[in-house]
Amino acid sequence: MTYNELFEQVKKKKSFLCVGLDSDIKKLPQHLMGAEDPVYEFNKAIVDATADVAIAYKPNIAFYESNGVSGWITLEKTVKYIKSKYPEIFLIADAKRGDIGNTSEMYARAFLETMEFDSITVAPYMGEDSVTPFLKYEGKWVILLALTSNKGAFDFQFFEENGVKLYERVLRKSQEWGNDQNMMYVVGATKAEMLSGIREIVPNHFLLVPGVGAQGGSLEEVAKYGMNSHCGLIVNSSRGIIFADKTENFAVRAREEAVKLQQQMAELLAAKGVI
Ligand SMILES: O=c1ccn([C@@H]2O[C@H](COP(=O)(O)O)[C@@H](O)[C@H]2O)c(=O)[nH]1
Repeated sequence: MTYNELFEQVKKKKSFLCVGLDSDIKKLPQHLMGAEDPVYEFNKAIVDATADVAIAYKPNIAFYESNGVSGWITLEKTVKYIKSKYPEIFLIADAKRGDIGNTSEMYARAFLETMEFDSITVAPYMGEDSVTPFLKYEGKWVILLALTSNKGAFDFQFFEENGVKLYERVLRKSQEWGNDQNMMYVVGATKAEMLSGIREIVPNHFLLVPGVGAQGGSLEEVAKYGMNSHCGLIVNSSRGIIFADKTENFAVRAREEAVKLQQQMAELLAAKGVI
């Protein structure tokens, strides 16, 4: 998917919402547990209930691989379902991979070729040769971890040398490997105030912003500091949407939460003159 196709979707749906499919089998509504593949049934219902207000879905791979072989099958079926029924949707494999070059090549093949994800989250710690194999796929995206939403982000990411913080170094150095047409960055919504500084380094890139909803990040703050003229944001909420309700009404409640966010997003896009 191209930058422009993504932006067209933002404008059409007046949304920059990503729904996180962190479909923990232990948290599914009880009535689904008799199904042959409960997580798949859950995902389909969530996707069908939210696809008109979401521009992206982000299955976090941990919630699938934790179920073993059957989890990988569920993941593959979910990807195929979304790709066939909603081809305009941007699909993110939240896998946080990255290894020596030939191993990264296999991760890239797994998620960007064998499974048809549009993008994959990658950890930058091992440097250039661990990231560039993911950039060899035309039309696919690397989403590099820059400033994460968790408390532990303060352990390393703010480490400063010559006035440059480590996450800023990641943003600067990685632009030697990719560009705003094939690379995005993860920036946590819980650190929204850092977004204006980040925009000075990467004015045009899309940013994947997790941390609204269950982690308490503010959508307004994210838009205030991080939105650019092409929106430039994909804001994720997982638990706040998919586990809003654990009864037979779960998909309706998930839709309500997604629509609530989309309506706020439409207002923010309009206020910034993006739409
Ligand atoms: O910095 C990061 C990077 C990734 N994540 C992931 O996003 C979702 C957030 O889920 P919520 O339920 O909306 O909190 C989850 O998959 C994380 O692994 C992140 O939160 N922060």
